This record gives sequence, C-alpha cells and structure tokens, in this order.
Amino acid sequence: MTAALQLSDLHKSYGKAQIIRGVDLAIKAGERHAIIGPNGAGKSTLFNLITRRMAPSAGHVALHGKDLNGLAPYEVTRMGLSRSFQISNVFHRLSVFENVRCALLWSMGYRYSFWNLMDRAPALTEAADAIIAQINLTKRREMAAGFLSYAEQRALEIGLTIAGGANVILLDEPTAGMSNTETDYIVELIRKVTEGKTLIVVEHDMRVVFNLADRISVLVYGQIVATGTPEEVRANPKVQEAYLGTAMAGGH
Ligand SMILES: Nc1ncnc2c1ncn2[C@@H]1O[C@H](COP(=O)(O)OP(=O)(O)OP(=O)(O)O)[C@@H](O)[C@H]1O
Repeated sequence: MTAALQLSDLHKSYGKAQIIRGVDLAIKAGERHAIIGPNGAGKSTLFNLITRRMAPSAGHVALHGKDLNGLAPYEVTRMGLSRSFQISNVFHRLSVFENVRCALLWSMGYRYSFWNLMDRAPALTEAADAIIAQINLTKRREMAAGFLSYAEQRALEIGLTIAGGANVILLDEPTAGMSNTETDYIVELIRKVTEGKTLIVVEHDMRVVFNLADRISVLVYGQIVATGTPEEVRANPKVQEAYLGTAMAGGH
C-alpha cells in the first residue's frame, strides 16, 4: 500500500550546517506517528520540509505517492495535509465560530474579503458548528478566542488544523505548556478528531507520545536512529543513549 507520507533520503543544510541528514521514513495511512528527539535534533525543520515551507537540499517527500518537490505550501495543503504550529495561529479578537469559519474559508480558497458573503452560507455555518462540537467548544462559540483558557485555545488550534478536512495532520507540540489534566484532555481530543486520519506529532512529553502513538521515530542530529512501536522504541539502546535514560524512564 502507498504510504500516506514517504520521506526518501531527505537532506536539509543551512550553509555548511547539515540539519537533516538523510531521513527515510514511511508513514502508513491511518497511523499515529510521533517524532521525538532532543532539542535541536531537526524536528521542526522536518515538519517544514514535509509542508514545503522549506525546500529540501536533497531528497523527496511524497504525499499519497505524489512527489511534493516544486510545490508551494498551499498546494500541499490542498492535497490534504494540514499542520498546526508551536505558536498559535488563532485570531484572538475573533470568536471561536469566526476563527473556525475563517479556517474553512481558507481551505476552500476564499479570501477574507468574502467574509460577509459567506454569512449567507448555511452549509459553512453548519460545517463550522460541527467542528466546534468536535473540539468541545460549543458553549464558547461566541466568545473571543483571546478569552478562552490556554487548553481551550489549543483545542481551537487543533480545530483550525482539521477544518479543511485534511487526512494527514501534523501537530507541533500540541501539549506544550499544559498541566497534566489539560494534557490528558488534549490527548483525548486529538485521538477523537484524528480518528481514521494520519497523524504526525512532534512532542516532548513522553507520556503523551507513548499514549498516543502507534509508532515512534527518534530523530537525533538530523537522522532517525529508531522507528518502531512504543515498546520497541523504549527498549532500543540507541534511544536510551540519546535520552540518557531520563525522559524514557517517565514514558508510561
Ligand atoms: N533558518 C535556519 N538557519 C540556520 N540554522 C537553523 C535554521 N533553522 C533551524 N536551524 C538549526 O537547525 C537545528 C534544528 O532545529 P529545529 O528547530 O528543527 O530542531 P527541533 O528538533 O525542532 O528543536 P526543538 O525541540 O528545540 O524545537 C538547530 O540547531 C537550529 O539552530
């Protein structure tokens, strides 16, 4: 079966600094895949290469078998790949509903100037409300996003990421800065909204990684040193070495 996402001998250098050094990875459709690794290992760079925010120095990324080389990021989005950012792209002054509707419009290729026109689009309202219900924010529908709690803002962020109906979702540290309770809440939410989709998540919290992921890849200095199920990765000596045993010890 064609992989949802296939990285082949992927390289990225900045001048003489080689940041991604020959990454090969096949992510299956419907898989939840976590990418972990020490700070500066190249995880965000890898995301930027996958989404075409950056062009690789060498190698290929293929989405559902189609080579992405030469495509613009928006073209990749249109092909069904969507990502969230470490820094939120929620509009704080807009309501929850307006934020979601905005993301839906973007995904359909409209510009913000069509805003009023879209007021008359019941189908759009219905679609926005369905997403708001999925991320458990129906009671906050009219609230300005800036007044939501941190966890709710991250939930909205996830809602915006899935709004376009993408079937490959990339989440960059979705639980960063959260308490344990908030983390558990967001993990459940991610599980729910990515059901049947392919998820690639960069995450530092090992509890989240081992809870959520079907498979894990460990990136160290721009190379994948291990890929496997949580059990396989936990038992891998190279991984234990990369983490000096510390982060893995808490990874239940
Ligand atoms: N535009 C750039 N020019 C030069 N070096 C860069 C650039 N962007 C990133 N780097 C370097 O590439 C390396 C990998 O960075 P990247 O942000 O991808 O790592 P990361 O694994 O996501 O780290 P973290 O876990 O801290 O977010 C770092 O050493 C960083 O300094």
